[in-house]
Amino acid sequence: MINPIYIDQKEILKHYKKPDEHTHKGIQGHALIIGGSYGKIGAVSLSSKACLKTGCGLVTVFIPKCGYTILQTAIPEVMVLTDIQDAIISEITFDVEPQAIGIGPGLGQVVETQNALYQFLKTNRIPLVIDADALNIISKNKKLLALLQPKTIITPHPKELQRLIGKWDSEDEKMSKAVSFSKQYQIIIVMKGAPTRIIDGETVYQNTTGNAALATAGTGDVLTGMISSLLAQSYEPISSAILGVYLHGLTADIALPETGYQSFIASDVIANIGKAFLSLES
Ligand SMILES: NC(=O)C1=CN([C@@H]2O[C@H](COP(=O)(O)OP(=O)(O)OC[C@H]3O[C@@H](n4cnc5c(N)ncnc54)[C@H](O)[C@@H]3O)[C@@H](O)[C@H]2O)[C@@H](O)CC1
Ligand SMILES: Nc1ncnc2c1ncn2[C@@H]1O[C@H](COP(=O)(O)OP(=O)(O)O)[C@@H](O)[C@H]1O
Ligand SMILES: [Mg+2]
Repeated sequence: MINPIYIDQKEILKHYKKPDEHTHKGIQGHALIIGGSYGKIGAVSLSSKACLKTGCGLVTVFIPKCGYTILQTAIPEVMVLTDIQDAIISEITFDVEPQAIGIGPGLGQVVETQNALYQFLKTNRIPLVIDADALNIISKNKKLLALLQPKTIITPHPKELQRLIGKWDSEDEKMSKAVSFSKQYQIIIVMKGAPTRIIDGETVYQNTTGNAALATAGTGDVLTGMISSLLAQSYEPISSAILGVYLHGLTADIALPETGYQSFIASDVIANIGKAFLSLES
């Protein structure tokens, strides 16, 4: 197996940029989170709130109409654009100019949404994080992989990874398949798990934060929002992935003494992002 670079505080400080005291929301980055379907608007709520709490100046979501009131009530700081359809996303159009897009949480995989993703990927040139059902749609339509721009970040959990690259018989085989896949499509793979590894061609990073408290619904959706936020703030794609994964894990390490493993939920990741950032300054 390729020797990984460990993502610890020392490595993180090579990537982390302190905020400029003269910054304002107009230059602090605008991220767009695209996702949601009937019954899974919560995934976009979590993702977009995490995105804001990771320092992005502006966050817009693009969701089916049924999520409009939910989103505006749950997170008044987030702006909302809606699809023409009520329960699913069928056509992705937006009149904002984000610096980064996160797509997939709660998206669903119906044919109309598959087509919408295809049309979107054909023309999109904005730095992109792809997660969850957007990855599952790509797995069902592998020709979509050719549409991805270099340095696109994908964030599969093990099952999503298997759908993309096929089964493996050992950790070594999984790694070599992931490295080949990353090289073939020039994409960054955030291989979520315990531990999470990040593959950028031949370079492998291994996270050192996080614990089993993260094994709960929505923590991956939160990670997508965090990485999209950093990407929108002009971090390089690889730095966005590294810093996002590290801070995400750190929130669980910080919260554990209070929540224990059992009562930690995805909202606790979001609630502890501030403390995770502060620990980089100490
Ligand atoms: N509140 C919400 O609205 C939520 C919406 N979600 C959305 O629901 C959709 C489906 O996502 P799911 O990930 O639940 O469904 P998937 O079918 O993609 O993945 C679930 C399968 O993957 C396996 N799996 C997951 N993590 C694994 C690991 N670490 N090791 C081995 N196997 C693992 C599970 O055992 C299960 O078989 C996505 O769009 C997702 O964003 C979920 O994120 C949950 C929360
Ligand atoms: N046992 C564990 N130890 C450390 N991290 C974990 C563990 N289980 C899950 N995680 C992390 O939690 C997140 C789960 O993401 P995902 O499966 O996509 O959740 P969801 O789709 O419900 O949002 C990933 O970042 C993963 O690395
Ligand atoms: Mg997920």
